[in-house]
Amino acid sequence: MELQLALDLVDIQGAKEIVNEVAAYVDVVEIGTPVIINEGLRAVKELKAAYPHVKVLADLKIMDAGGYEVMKASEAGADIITVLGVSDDTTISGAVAEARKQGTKIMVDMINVPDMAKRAQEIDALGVDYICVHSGYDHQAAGKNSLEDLATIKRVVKHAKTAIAGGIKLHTLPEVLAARPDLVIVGGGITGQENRQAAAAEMQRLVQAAW
Ligand SMILES: O=C(CO)[C@H](O)[C@H](O)COP(=O)(O)O
Repeated sequence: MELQLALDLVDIQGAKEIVNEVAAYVDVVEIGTPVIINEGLRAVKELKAAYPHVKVLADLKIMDAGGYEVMKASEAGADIITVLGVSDDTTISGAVAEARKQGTKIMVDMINVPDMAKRAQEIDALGVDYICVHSGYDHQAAGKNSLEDLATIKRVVKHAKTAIAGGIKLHTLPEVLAARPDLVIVGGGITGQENRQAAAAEMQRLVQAAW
């Protein structure tokens, strides 16, 4: 099981400062969608240049032109790129084909997918690397989490790794780990803490003990 740090509400400099503090405790650093909207793929490029040994995920949430956008993110230095599960199969297949060419990986974000079991099976058959259940900020504000969706995809997904994101904090991590995802994604649960290093270290300890 691995731990991914999501950096959403920062600029490039802020992202670097947080990575400096917690890089030793996480397996993947995500450049979040708001950062990419504000700063472009330059954020991925600069992070990768500053930390060449860190695995970087570009949270593009691709919805169309999968091949082209994966090519651009891969060229910027991303190791993993996200595509939306609600997008067309051709978009996902195009993303997977380009990622194979580039030596990068595809994570499908299942945010707002209506039939989780059916779509997860279809997406698994398209050869993606990760399938991620996700309660986005708007879902979190409505009190939702993705534990039930994680159980659903764990039941039907045969090839891809499973991941979970959305509002995970230190006190909710144990019940997430009990559902045994391959990857746990945490943003505010680390970046919003007074002592980010301590939060990341404790999360890493729990994640490593769980698998
Ligand atoms: O993709 C995202 C929002 O769309 C976030 O990166 C993801 O939800 C993780 O952050 P947090 O733990 O703060 O919810």
